[in-house]
Amino acid sequence: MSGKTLAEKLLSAKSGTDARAGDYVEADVDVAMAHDITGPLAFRTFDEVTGDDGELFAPDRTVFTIDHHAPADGVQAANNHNAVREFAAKHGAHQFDVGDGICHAVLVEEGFVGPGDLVIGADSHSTTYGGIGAFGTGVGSTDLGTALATGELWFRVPKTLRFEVDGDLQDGVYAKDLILRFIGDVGFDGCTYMAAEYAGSTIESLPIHERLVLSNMAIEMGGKTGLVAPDERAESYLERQTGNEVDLADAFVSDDDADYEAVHSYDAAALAPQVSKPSNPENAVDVTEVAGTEVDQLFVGTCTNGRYEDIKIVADILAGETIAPNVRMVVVPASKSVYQHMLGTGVFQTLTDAGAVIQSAGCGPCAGYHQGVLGDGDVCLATANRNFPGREGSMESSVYLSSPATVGASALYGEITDPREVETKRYDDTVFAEVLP
Ligand SMILES: CC(C)[C@H](C(=O)O)[C@@H](O)C(=O)O
Ligand code: SF4
Repeated sequence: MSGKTLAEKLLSAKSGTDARAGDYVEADVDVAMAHDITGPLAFRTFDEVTGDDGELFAPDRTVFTIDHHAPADGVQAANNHNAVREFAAKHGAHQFDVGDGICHAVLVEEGFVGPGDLVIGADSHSTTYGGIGAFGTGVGSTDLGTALATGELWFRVPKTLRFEVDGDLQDGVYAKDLILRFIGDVGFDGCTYMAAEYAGSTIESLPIHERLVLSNMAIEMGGKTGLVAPDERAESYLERQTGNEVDLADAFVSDDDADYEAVHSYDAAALAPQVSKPSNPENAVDVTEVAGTEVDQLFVGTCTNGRYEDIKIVADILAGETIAPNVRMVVVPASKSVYQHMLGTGVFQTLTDAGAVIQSAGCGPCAGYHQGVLGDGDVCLATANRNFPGREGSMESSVYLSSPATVGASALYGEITDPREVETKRYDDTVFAEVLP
């Protein structure tokens, strides 16, 4: 019998079985998450399942965030926020409030998720946690509501698509460009109900914040999860975030003879910066193909690329410059600690001097709710993960997706610009840790 993929190993460990692709297993959940949109529905299911005296399977490993419509942009949102606060307080769960940040940023930064964990979130980008070696996956509110009570969930063990990348990325090329290319190559449904496994020397050399980008967008090709084998980087990242010693089980490496659905190989050095054209992330092209396209808005943020390192890359490009007169730039830090780091390191000042508007931490205009919604005919270049019709506002608007570096370079000229034309930097994980108070 062949060896196991990372996904098979993770689900074997969580189900106590010899899990193979196609098997159905009942697995133990380590961490469960819901936010201000999906939480209230999940709470209803939980109450139905458990009755009035229901208890969470593990209050200390249950996290609720208020991030999508935060601060409240209407009465309904405000009422949802109150429902989250009340349920969390009643059941003793962790709760993050307005301005604390996006669920996927908070769970990683606060050290809630770690290698080998099974993490379910009532949000499609819960695949993000694969960047740190956890089996992270999105579930519906009803499934989440039930799992909140039982701590268990049924899974069909996914097959695996492997993406192998070797060599050095060019200056100005980042994990975002890799994942846009992967999605472009396999298509928006090319990884449906499969695990994406990212491997090779290029991936191994990526800091955690870059790995999280790959995992975050696995869902944009249909992926059930998106995994990077946890290593010393994941270990030291977690030790920094939690203050606890972390000892990684080497069981979370895929076997050489594991059975993959397909293996896609890439030469990192050959990859140009990528841009996904409207209105699907799979429309990825080399930036040179769309360079010169005029934009109205630039958006830096989201659970994909709203981390400190992402925003700093943009600030480095804009330092001492001003954004082009025809554009507006909206920056939304992924978490409160990113926001505070931006204040503490001068990134905030640099960006506002350049003409950017900086909002409180959260999802911002990513899903078209508030804080920078697009109007008819508006064209936006965003560091986000989705560009479906109407995603950031009007059905008549359009969204292009790229890395923070491409957004930063484009801000200078008011049109999509190849980041290789400007000086770009690259950061490792410690840049965030170093400036901690
Ligand atoms: C609101 C929520 C259910 C949704 C998701 O699950 O993805 C949102 O986060 C998004 O990105 O569109
Ligand atoms: S930042 Fe965007 S993609 Fe991420 S959770 Fe929020 S709305 Fe969804």
